Amino acid sequence: ARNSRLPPGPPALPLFGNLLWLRHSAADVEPLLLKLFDRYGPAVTLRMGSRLAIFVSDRRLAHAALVGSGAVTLANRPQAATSSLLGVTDNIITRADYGPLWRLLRRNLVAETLHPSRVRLFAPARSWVRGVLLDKLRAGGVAGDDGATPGDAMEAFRYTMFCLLVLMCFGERLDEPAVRAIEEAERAWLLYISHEMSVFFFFPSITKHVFRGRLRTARALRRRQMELFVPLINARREYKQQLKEGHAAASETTFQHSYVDTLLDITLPDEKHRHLTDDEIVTLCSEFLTAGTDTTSTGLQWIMAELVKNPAVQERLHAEIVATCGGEDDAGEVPEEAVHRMPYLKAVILEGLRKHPPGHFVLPHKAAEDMDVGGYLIPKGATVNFMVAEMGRDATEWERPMEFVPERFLEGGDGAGVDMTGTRGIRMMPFGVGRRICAGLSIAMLHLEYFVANMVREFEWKEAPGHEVEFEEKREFTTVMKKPLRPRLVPRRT
Ligand code: HEM
Repeated sequence: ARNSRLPPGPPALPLFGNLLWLRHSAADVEPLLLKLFDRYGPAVTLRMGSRLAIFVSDRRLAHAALVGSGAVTLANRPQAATSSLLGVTDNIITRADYGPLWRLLRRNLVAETLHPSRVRLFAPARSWVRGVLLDKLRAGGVAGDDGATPGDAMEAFRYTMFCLLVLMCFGERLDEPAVRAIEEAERAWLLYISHEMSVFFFFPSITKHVFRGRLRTARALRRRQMELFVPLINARREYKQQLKEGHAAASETTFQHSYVDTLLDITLPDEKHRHLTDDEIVTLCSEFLTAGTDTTSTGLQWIMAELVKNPAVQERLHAEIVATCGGEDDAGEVPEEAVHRMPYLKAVILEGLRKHPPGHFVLPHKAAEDMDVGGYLIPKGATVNFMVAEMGRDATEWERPMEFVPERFLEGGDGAGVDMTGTRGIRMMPFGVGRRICAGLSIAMLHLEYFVANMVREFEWKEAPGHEVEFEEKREFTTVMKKPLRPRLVPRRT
């Protein structure tokens, strides 16, 4: 890295650096970053005191950094304020540095819970959630005609994806109030750490004293999470014990497998070979719920909005569904085995993720050593992030990038054969690429395909008068529709 130079960027103010960092997260400064790329080129450095945050918009540089020879060097994560200030463990997949602990936790999730053989065990759960989802949509959307405001589809997506992930996590089908309680506790905690704690990220030593009140609130939110999760974890401990003794039975509501089960079995690769603490298990459960719910529901929202706006695409998709699953059978469900036989469905999902990646950035990476990326120096300790949305919308790479054209992913199209893992090159990276690529990629794709197919089979999705679809974006934890999708849903089957 000796001859390389730091990516350019605006000058830093001494001590305070670029002040805007104080109040904003990466995605809030997305418009500013886009201007900086115009001015400084494909990699930009922002300074915050002595900290460096580097942003990369070029897909070749991203490939060199995340997949090329330096990939391991950039596979660390910056430390979160929650660990230094609240003592909440960093022993979770998203936050652990690249090393044996991260490998163990990640392999546990991927091989023990998200492996296709395990994923199949949850088919009845998905089928149940499909029913919940369609009921919620029916309650909000079918009206339409009588002038009533149609329901917010995102609400239904969020709640039902939460139901599903809670079930996979704790092995228990909970009722609506219980799921809502967990959902609210998670949201409050997330909101808190993303907004209120951002100030701590920059000045931990001073702020610890100044903002004692904030820390109190954070601790209360954390306690609430523990109160809700620990009994569920204990119930699972008991269930496992009963299984061992041979007198446990799975039921409609208690599933034979759960993510918590796998966590209870783990022994850590440190010298003590200890089990995970409750604190660690709660944080890992929270990560599981967070990683898989907002991301997937945001994906569903954008895809269904595009189907409302592009009726010809929706009709082609519906025709594929009917051709694959036959006409109107009794159950009316698009079974999940069928989604693997629907190339157009897959193309619709890919096009949605290209044009509207739920996260416009990946999670921040941190350089373990000085490294050279395409002539740029990335110094040890710098955080690095990537302009995911820009890459999918790059007009030099995609034909008419702002149009929704799933056909591009079929044979002969400019996206045919796209490899989302980016191994040979990056065209789009909605799940990130390289060592830290989303651990849930395949189940996320299954969820998107299965629920989109079922929603299109059940209803014709149309624009409701006065609630036209607009593609303006709003940043929450993910990038959602500024004006939520409120469709008019016309039942396809009588
Ligand atoms: C459409 C849905 C989803 C999208 C768009 C998405 C996207 C992402 C992205 C962009 C990252 C960060 C990659 C990086 O830092 O370079 C990530 C990481 C991760 N995702 Fe997903 N994700 C989705 C669904 C899920 C689901 C369903 C799960 C699990 C149930 C999951 C689990 C994870 C985990 C554990 C990580 C951390 C990986 C690591 O740090 O090693 N995700 N995801």
